[in-house]
Amino acid sequence: MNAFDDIREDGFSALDAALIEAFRSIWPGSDEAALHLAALASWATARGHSCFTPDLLDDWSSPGESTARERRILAWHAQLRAGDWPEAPFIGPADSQAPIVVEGRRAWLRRYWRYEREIEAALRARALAVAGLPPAVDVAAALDALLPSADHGEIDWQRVAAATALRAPLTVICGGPGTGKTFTALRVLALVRHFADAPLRMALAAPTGKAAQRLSESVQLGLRSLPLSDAQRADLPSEAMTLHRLLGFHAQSVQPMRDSARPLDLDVLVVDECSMVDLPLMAKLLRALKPECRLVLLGDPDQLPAVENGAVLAALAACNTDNRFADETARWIGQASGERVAAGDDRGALAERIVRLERPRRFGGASGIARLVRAIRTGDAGAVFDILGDSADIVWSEAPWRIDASAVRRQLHDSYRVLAEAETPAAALEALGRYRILCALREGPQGVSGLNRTVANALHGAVGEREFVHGRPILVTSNHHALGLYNGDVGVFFRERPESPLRAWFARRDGDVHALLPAQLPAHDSAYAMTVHKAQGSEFDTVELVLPEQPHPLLTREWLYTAASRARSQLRIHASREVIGAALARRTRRINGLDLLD
Ligand SMILES: Nc1ncnc2c1ncn2[C@@H]1O[C@H](COP(=O)(O)OP(=O)(O)OP(=O)(O)O)[C@@H](O)[C@H]1O
Repeated sequence: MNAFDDIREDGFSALDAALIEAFRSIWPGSDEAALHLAALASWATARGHSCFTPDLLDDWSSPGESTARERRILAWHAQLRAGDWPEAPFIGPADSQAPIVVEGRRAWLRRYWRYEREIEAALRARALAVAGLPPAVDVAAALDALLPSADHGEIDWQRVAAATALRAPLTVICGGPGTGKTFTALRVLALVRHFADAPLRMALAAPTGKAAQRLSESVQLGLRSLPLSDAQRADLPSEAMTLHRLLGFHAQSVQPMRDSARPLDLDVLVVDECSMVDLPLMAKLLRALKPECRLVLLGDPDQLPAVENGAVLAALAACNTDNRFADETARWIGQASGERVAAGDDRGALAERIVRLERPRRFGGASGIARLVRAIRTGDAGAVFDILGDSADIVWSEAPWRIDASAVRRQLHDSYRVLAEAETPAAALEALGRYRILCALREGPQGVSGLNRTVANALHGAVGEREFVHGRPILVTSNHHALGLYNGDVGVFFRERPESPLRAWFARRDGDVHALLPAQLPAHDSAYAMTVHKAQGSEFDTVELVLPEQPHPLLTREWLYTAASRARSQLRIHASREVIGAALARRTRRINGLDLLD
């Protein structure tokens, strides 16, 4: 066995092992406990954390303690838990050149330490910068026109958010599904334009193609309801793009064209679905903005964080969870919006930039889905089970979901037949938003691969999941910049006429559709069933939520919250009480080293 193998046998990935091998060859004879810590820093980042802390050892699945090496590992872990960091030339404080940075109880790969410091500094500079502030009385008049107070006797946080956005080139608008984040952002754009002397360069962006498409649709609908003239409306953006396109990432490059040397020529940028923006992308986005460009971040911090690394939105939202402000800010908000917000809480400049929207606007107050999503967010199991058992828009079945049951086959047929029976490819693409099976895992009987295979067979006979069949929905699983297709884009195979070739159709951001021959397609899977991670940023009229039959570490409160909030009109959930209870009790943990409070 060589040294590489022993690290792999300790439970590390090939990537962790490669890092350790590099350290061993640069610093021969290094302390094994120190190499183990370096491997842990790499292991933590692969799990979405930005750094390692000894608390994460609770998640370590120990290979055992039967061999001398395993017992040594357990002894190293005890040492780490006691705060005793091993020493080596590759471990050092921030101001050293060491590739592993240790500070307090945290250890980072230096790259992530750098991203975090860069993000902190950029966000803080934005929070502290003063934007040319119009008189409060003028803001009040403009707000009354754009966002008239509903006067429900409660604070209208949309008005607070819109007024707050005028104060500095950073605003974070957080809120659950349908709480009016996009609606508010559009008013922010109109408000900023109102106080500018000339048209502004404004852009809308989101981390995935699907989220950008939804943002475009929502903004286009919202623009119509804005009390503005056609000329004023024309000054506002109506098309969103992916952050990758905005920043100018090329096919294989991790560095975008836009950076601090070649910043984006923008006065205002709204970024939606920020919970899905990972640490490197957030750092690159902030780098590419001029200091004076107003950045408005929208998102739901209770959703699953980015698959990759970091949870910047959640860290920001944690700076102000209760919508309280420092005295001076609260006074200004009162003058500019008429809303009397709680004062006396000076938690630093960044906390002042964050507003949480509380009222669901999309669903009526009676919507079971909206109440369920709120109960999941607070982890209130009693309320969750009450709502699951007694809501017109939710069907809860404790029995496992079996595709071979004839009722399920019939219902699948009804739900997916519309794709094949649509009159045009555009209509088929539109129908994709009506129904989707969502699940947690890739493998296993309730996993996405198996479900896709059995649904394809149930619908199309034994043609196999990979066959090109008319009406089959597909999910792109890799980025293809030249074709404008991105990981997560969903399309459908469609033959316009019996004699036409079968092509894969996708919706373009401009509302048009485009078609590719099957041979042109980048890597893709069926999309009858998708994981909740892949469905983030999308919504469906009906969601068939299929959970595994046993509790699983991936099933967390945040997962369940994200899953349930994908449903617009009906949620059908197939899971035992035990599996739901276990998911509510488990949290998605993301350790970060962001220090955002003053
Ligand atoms: N103040 C308001 N008055 C009337 N309608 C509103 C208001 N705020 C939001 N809405 C409506 O509520 C719906 C949801 O709003 P919006 O899409 O802005 O929410 P969101 O938080 O961005 O949603 P998502 O979580 O899906 O991104 C939209 O139809 C919007 O027009």
